[in-house]
Amino acid sequence: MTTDPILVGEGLYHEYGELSVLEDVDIAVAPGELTAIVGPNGTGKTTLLRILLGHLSPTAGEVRYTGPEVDRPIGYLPQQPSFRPQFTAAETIAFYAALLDEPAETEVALRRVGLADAADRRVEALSGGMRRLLGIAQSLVGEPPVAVFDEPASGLDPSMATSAFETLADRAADGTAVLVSSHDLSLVERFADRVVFLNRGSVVVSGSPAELADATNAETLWEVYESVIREPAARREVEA
Ligand SMILES: Nc1ncnc2c1ncn2[C@@H]1O[C@H](COP(=O)(O)OP(=O)(O)OP(=O)(O)O)[C@@H](O)[C@H]1O
Repeated sequence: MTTDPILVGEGLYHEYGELSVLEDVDIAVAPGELTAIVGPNGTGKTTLLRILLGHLSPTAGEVRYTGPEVDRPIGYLPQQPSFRPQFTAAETIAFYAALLDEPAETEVALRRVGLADAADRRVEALSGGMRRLLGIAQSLVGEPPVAVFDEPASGLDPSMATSAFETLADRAADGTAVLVSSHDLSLVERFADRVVFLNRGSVVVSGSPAELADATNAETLWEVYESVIREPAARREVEA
């Protein structure tokens, strides 16, 4: 890692009642990097993000944010963001800026995600993909030092999904610590500086896409996924 991490989770465990979801997870997110969490459905990615955000307390372990004391240390795009349907896109951004006492730079915020032309359209009249882009714009209001995105490309067409990741990579290049969960391995491979593979609540391997490919003798991130997640699952099924 080139710079010191700004957000660290150490020895994280989480249980929902009887269900153990995270087990001894360590994760560190550094400014200037796009870190991606990858793993099958139900493996604990959202739970881990919510713990890092402070929305959920871990059963054990700790989270440390060591960045500047600002009104909004961490921006967040939840999996299902909810907006006021009658607000326009511009009013939505202005609303979040007002919460932070920030000037409403709605044009910059919307242009960043390719929604400048939709500034005056009501949220209820935006497509699902456009709402997702508005969600990305919303999470970056106030320029938080850490920005966390739960499946930012979900529901976006290939071109919009790529633009969304380009926006996140641009933020990382500007010094933001960007943390993303995603099922899109090709976008992760293309844009992530570090990838954390989470499986059944534990980190199975992490590193840059190139390091991971080297370590597992793989050519692509998909082959890494096959080797660290799919093949062990198939072996477990055979053994069961
Ligand atoms: N509030 C909750 N109460 C009980 N169980 C929960 C709760 N939230 C999540 N779970 C369970 O915890 C496990 C991990 O869920 P989580 O949403 O963290 O996974 P995920 O990796 O983000 O999944 P996906 O890729 O499908 O979004 C799942 O078995 C899920 O059913």
